[in-house]
Amino acid sequence: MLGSEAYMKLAVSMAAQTLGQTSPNPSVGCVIVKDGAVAGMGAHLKAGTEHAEIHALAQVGKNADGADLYVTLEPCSHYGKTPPCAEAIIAAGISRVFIAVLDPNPLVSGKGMEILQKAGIEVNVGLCAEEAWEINRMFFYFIKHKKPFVTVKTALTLDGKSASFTGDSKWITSEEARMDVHESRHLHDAILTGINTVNKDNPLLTARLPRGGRNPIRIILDTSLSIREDANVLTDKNARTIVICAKNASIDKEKWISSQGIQVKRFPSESIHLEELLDWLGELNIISLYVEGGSKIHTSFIRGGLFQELHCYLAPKILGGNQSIPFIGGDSFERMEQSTPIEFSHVERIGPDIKIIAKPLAK
Ligand SMILES: Nc1c(/N=C/[C@H](O)[C@H](O)[C@H](O)COP(=O)(O)O)[nH]c(=O)[nH]c1=O
Ligand SMILES: Nc1c(N[C@@H]2O[C@H](COP(=O)(O)O)[C@@H](O)[C@H]2O)[nH]c(=O)[nH]c1=O
Ligand SMILES: [Zn+2]
Repeated sequence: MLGSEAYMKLAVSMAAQTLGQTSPNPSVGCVIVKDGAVAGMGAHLKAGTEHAEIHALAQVGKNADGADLYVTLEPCSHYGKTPPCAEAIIAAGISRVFIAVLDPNPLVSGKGMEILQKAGIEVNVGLCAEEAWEINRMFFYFIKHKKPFVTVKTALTLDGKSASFTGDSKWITSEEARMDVHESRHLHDAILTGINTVNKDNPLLTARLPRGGRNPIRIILDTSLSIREDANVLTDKNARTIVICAKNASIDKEKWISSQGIQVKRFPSESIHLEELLDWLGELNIISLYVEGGSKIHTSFIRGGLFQELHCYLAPKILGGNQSIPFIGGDSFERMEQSTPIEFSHVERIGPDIKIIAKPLAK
């Protein structure tokens, strides 16, 4: 007999595996247990399709009476694209429901639990809450702030350089570490880079995983529309691409880019204000943004405190050189206390490299 925790861990593993493909919905896993045996299990697979609970209940059918249901997110109680899961759980005769985390979506938050309790169902909240929260942390952030969860990603030599003074950066990190980056690209709705990186590296910014992968929307910051007309991101049609420019960018260049089927978003200010950009991306229902730099972009996001996670890949190389490109540029501070405080939340080896995940700390 697997204990309750083990059943929730099974549900969590299904949510973890479907992360990315359910966006802009959260990823959810559900397991139904009857007489000590798993009688149904399911995950939400794609926004607009059946929720995890509905898939699991469909497998149990008439046999759900008196069964226990484990779900990683509070069952929904609203009529979205699918009928409310809370009602379906009651109708099926489930007797106990274990919920990992409540849904912060104002449409649902606490209501699903209340409906279940009112129907006499015993509800337990908090089993595997940490893991369940971590899985949908980007969705929860978006629901609360209505703008994308920002992950800044950088690849550096041990002494913090992201390129040589000529701009050469191929390669700093290993094949395995770069594959991990593609996994992150798959998990984010959009990827952002600056015109310097586009003109220097001509990147594809696609998620090229052995199993395929979801190509994020490409957001190119190009204040004056100096992008080359033959840039991969304009010509390869591999992903939706949006070029962001500012007030004084050439109208003709904007017209030409638009004629290539690429969206151009012009901000009325002299420069692109990142807070406004993030709000605008939130209006497009983009729940997560992967910021791949380069140095100027990284400086704006980090110094602006506009990030929720930092992924730093450190390579066993030392470049040195005062003219080499650092991770962060910008003004030089007099005192160490003016530095940006972060906390290391995860460190792991990836091949010869080290991956550090850090989160911002309030100053
Ligand atoms: N130079 C390195 C990186 N360089 C990251 C730059 O954004 C570079 O333009 C893109 O990785 C190229 O994108 P694409 O592969 O064409 O989609 N990133 C890394 O993780 N390690 C490195 O060594
Ligand atoms: N994916 C998921 C839930 N997602 C919740 O429902 C909202 C989406 O509703 P809809 O547009 O109808 O798909 C989403 O914002 C989130 O609050 N709820 C659940 O009970 N189980 C699921 O598997
Ligand atoms: Zn639901």
